Amino acid sequence: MSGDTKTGTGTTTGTTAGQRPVLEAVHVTKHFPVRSGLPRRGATRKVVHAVDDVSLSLYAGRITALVGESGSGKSTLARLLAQLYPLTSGEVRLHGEPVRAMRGRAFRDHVRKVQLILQDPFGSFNPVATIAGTLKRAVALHHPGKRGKDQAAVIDDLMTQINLVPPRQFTAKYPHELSGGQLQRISIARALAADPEVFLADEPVSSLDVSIRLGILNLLRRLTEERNAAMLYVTHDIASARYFATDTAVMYAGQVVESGPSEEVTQEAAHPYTQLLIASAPDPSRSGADRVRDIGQPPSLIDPPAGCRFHPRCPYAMERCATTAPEPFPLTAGHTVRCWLYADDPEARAKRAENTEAVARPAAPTA
Ligand SMILES: Nc1ncnc2c1ncn2[C@@H]1O[C@H](COP(=O)(O)OP(=O)(O)OP(=O)(O)O)[C@@H](O)[C@H]1O
Repeated sequence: MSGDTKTGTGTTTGTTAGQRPVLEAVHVTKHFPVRSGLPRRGATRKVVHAVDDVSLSLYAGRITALVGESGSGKSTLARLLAQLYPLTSGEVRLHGEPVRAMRGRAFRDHVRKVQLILQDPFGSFNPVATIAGTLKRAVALHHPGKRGKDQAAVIDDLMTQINLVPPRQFTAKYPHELSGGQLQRISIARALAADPEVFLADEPVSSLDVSIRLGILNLLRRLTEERNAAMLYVTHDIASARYFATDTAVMYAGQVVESGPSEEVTQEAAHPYTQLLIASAPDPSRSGADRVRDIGQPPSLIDPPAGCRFHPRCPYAMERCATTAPEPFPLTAGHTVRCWLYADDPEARAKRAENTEAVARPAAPTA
């Protein structure tokens, strides 16, 4: 999540230096109109600020986790990257070229290269079609020259890649005859039929049994590496981001508040919101971050707070946090944070020391 292009918090990292992003969101904003009652003459139409001025880059062979609470705008950003919604402002770029088409050949080309994998595999299959029927449609769409035996060979190959063998044992079935994990593997196979350059995986394991999540994540990682594809991994679970993703971006109330190498973002979280997410994640090995207090709820995205959107919940908020949105502060190569604690002045330094002390303090022993 970095490189020559600005990221959500914007900077350059050594690991992607010189590498061009495959897919980028550049200052992307999406506001949804709020439909309530009859429009009144002269009234300004309200909007949901789902995504506000977010920049994010995805690189070949790298997995980028997009982490945040429910409603923070993660799925909307994934859908904007997939061109499923028109942008309010900003730009989506594929290999540096702006993508504008929402229909026609350019749109089909984008959809082929950028494949979305959704949370609920049951909802994304036609219940009255066999798996073979569903995969045939995908193969016919993306490999129109393949018919008969050649088409069947492509389907067998896709099933082998997702480790559902022997293929015919699964392809003859209907969606309801398969488990959630098997169906999620088949939705990955359907995405693979397009031979994509980017996977946008929106909570790909959160609807699945905990015992099978790791297998699906490992499959996604292997496919990303083998194909040198880029992947966006949308999740609530910051612990899985550390395990699974090279880079992590943390979203709060429609904005990216911290981004960088996953190891740093999760082990040396700088933003009080990231620290809060880590403190709320179940992890028996963690100690210090448990000291971060949660003092509220996410704000309304119809009327988001001025300044830093996290300030009403932040135990370290200063006066400026309520009035002025922080710019990105670079911490290390590729690790940046949008938080006034990282300004270079006495008040910010004192508050930062308070935060560092709270995070480092060992957790109270549990009875
Ligand atoms: N089509 C839409 N029309 C109006 N508002 C929408 C639409 N899609 C999303 N929103 C609103 O935009 C905000 C961000 O939603 P989004 O689904 O992107 O968040 P999220 O972080 O993915 O949440 P979750 O993890 O629960 O899926 C929410 O307030 C949501 O209600």
